[in-house]
Amino acid sequence: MAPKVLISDKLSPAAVQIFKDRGIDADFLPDVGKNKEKLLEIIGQYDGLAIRSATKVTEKIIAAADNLKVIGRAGIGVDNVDIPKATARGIIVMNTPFGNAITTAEHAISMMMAVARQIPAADASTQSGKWEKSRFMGREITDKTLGLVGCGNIGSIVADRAIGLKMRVLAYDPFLTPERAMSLGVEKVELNELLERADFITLHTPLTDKTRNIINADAIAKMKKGAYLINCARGGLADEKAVKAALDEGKLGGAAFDVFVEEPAKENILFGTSNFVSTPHLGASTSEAQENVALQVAEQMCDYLLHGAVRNALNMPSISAEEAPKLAPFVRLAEQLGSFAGQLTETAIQGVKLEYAGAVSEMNVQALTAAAITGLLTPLLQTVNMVSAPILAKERGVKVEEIRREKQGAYETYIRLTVITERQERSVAGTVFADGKPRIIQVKGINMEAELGQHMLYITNEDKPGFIGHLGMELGNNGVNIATFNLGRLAPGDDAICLVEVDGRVPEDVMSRLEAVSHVKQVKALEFQ
Ligand SMILES: NC(=O)C1=CN([C@@H]2O[C@H](COP(=O)(O)OP(=O)(O)OC[C@H]3O[C@@H](n4cnc5c(N)ncnc54)[C@H](O)[C@@H]3O)[C@@H](O)[C@H]2O)C=CC1
Ligand SMILES: O=C(O)CCC(=O)C(=O)O
Repeated sequence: MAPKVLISDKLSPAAVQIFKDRGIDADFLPDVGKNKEKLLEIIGQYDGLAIRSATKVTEKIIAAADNLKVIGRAGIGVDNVDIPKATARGIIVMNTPFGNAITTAEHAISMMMAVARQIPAADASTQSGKWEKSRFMGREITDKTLGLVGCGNIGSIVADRAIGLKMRVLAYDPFLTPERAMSLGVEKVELNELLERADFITLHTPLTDKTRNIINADAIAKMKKGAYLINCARGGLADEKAVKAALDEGKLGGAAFDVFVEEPAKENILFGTSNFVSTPHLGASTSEAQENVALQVAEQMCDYLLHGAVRNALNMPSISAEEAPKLAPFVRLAEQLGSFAGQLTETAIQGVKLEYAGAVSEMNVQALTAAAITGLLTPLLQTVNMVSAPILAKERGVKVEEIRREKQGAYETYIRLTVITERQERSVAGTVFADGKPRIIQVKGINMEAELGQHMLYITNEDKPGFIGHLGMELGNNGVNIATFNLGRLAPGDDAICLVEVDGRVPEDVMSRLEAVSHVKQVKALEFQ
């Protein structure tokens, strides 16, 4: 059945066409995002949810989203999505980090110009029949200093445009390298220096615990008298009350906000303040940007739902469309190794070591590790997938170690997974053959070559004559058909392992009889999907 996607915000219709062209059923219900009850009622039907900012993907919505695999944000900010809850349910959250960056940077520059020349107030006055030439004295921006708080995608485009307008640009961004600052032509400074030197300050960070109220009364006190503040990033970066007070007393020459603490901002303490300019979160609202983000999000969601390719996810390593088919058999192998070890582990797991040898070490091992942990935790937890597995392992204190090495031994490439518990370390290794099927090649240091079927018996035994005959007879006498039979041993007469694929689940009473077969040390039934 084709995957189903709900578009619950006003996305460009181009997105609907892409879903349709790629064989995905897309319901375009742009008002549902604002209707929490309706969204809650229908979300369970969908594999994908495409949104802008109106839809709030809360814990409650996620709990009701029984089939949801991906949330695609046509835009940058994902503060309307509960990412930890989505991750815990194995739902990928992706955005389109570049599609609306130019448009938003242009909006910030427009807002700077608008506030510097009081254009909105001058426009209202002129159109009301007044001709107040002396009331609207503006400021020139040439040779003025612009301070960027945040110099990522949007901040750096703003810097480029501002330099083109002959401004000097300072940037405060702890993650900006000196080399990048130099190549952008901006001067990297600390926040206090930026506040003291800038004539115009523009905010371009996400809203985090560190950036909330980054522009508060203390910060404003450090600014030049008559400085201007622009916020086209997120409401809450500036303390609205402090900005209002600073505008009223003339400490700030003007402020221009596209974003507010409460949105939609039908009322706000700043409204009506002299030289305050506002727009209703229009930063990304150009036809070009909306077309870009809608196309990008639809393509990304289709790639994931149809081929498992992951781009621009915030809670999962990327897997390109080209590598997805090559990676797929190794994802399967990693998951099988994890599942094998997970089903044999009966005490708390302290750590997992993953060794990637040969060609597989050049692949996207982060994704393979996520698959291995998925397999490992599946026998222990109800729902776990490649998105939620790493976080679930971390929450449970399972230390994950990845080692990449050159080819060693007989196999061109292999993955070895070692589970560390309080009592022991158990390792299992596997490879992918030319037929694309995973094989187990070593268990606890014992070599073998076994394909894993749906129903398997894992038997440890003494390598003694008669064992195979007795085991086969016991299975046959109890109506259990053997599909494949694989043996391995450390040395003649030493410890041995037997992996048997059987055509169905082995009943409990038969398991007890198998345990009683001579030379059998342990029998365990393993299930694989
Ligand atoms: N008004 C609108 O319609 C739109 C608003 N936005 C918002 O614009 C903001 C920036 O977006 P992008 O540039 O794409 O993000 P980005 O992730 O590319 O850049 C953010 C920058 O902020 C920096 N940063 C993080 N913490 C910081 C801190 N404590 N102090 C200073 N810098 C810090 C980061 O190092 C990074 O360079 C986001 O909040 C985004 O949601 C984005 C698009 C449209
Ligand atoms: O979709 C929108 O209009 C808002 C864009 C935005 O804020 C973002 O991309 O972070």
